[in-house]
Amino acid sequence: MASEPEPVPAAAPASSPAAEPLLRLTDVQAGYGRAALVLRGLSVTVAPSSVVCLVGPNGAGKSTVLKVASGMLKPRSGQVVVDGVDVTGRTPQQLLASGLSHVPQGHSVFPEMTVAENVLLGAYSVRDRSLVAERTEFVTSLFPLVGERWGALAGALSGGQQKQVEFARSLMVRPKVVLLDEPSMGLDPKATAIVFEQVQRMRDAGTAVLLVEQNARRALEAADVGCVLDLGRVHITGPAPDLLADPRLAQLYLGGRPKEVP
Ligand SMILES: Nc1ncnc2c1ncn2[C@@H]1O[C@H](COP(=O)(O)OP(=O)(O)OP(=O)(O)O)[C@@H](O)[C@H]1O
Repeated sequence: MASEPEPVPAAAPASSPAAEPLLRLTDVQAGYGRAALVLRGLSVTVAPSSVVCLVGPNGAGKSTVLKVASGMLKPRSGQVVVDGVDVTGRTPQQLLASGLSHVPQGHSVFPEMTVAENVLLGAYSVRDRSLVAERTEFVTSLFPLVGERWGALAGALSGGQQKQVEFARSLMVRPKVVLLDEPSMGLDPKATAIVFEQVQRMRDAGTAVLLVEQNARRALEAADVGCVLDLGRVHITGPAPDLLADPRLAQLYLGGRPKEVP
């Protein structure tokens, strides 16, 4: 991968070829403390109604991209633009208000609280009760299981079900883009399949998704656009099916042979 001179230009998803991106990171440099830079001129865009997936080797900086996008880590240089507004350097709370919702790696539900309490935490900043009711109806129709288990303790749910609660919580503020860090982590194949189905449902319901995954093949199967990170930059990007069929990627990141293209 490192022998490629320049990244392949990004392609917009087929569903919205000319759409202006909802999220744009341009030439971002970022790192932790005095350590060497992790992101070295990274650029990525997320178009409306699309799932964009970042894949790459361990330590490539995938989670760091989400931390910069959500305001948890301030970039040393470069730009973060949400729906045409430059939000570089804003706090996580300000970025949430700008339309970016972050579902971090691991489990973030409060097990001793009910599903309802967990989901409604996502709307703590929304004062309008009718808006909260409207969003509750929306997320429970999108994720029926969340509605069915509304009064149950979140800790009684399986890992995959808890992930749905986290997705529902992230949608309560009606974000423009949801940032998902390793949503399939620790889940069995059946739960993983359901989680990726839910990711596509979010997209189909109007929320764009920027997804980071170790499970590169499975994530690319659910994504519209794939980006391969290497050495702190997006090294290759294009329609996810093309990446799945790319023999270089199959060899290096997807564990074997490329997917056969019909
Ligand atoms: N809080 C932190 N402080 C210092 N270094 C960090 C911190 N978080 C991540 N790093 C370092 O930054 C680099 C990129 O980490 P990051 O988590 O973004 O990679 P990743 O591609 O998501 O990897 P993985 O797939 O293993 O989660 C790694 O070398 C990691 O050790």
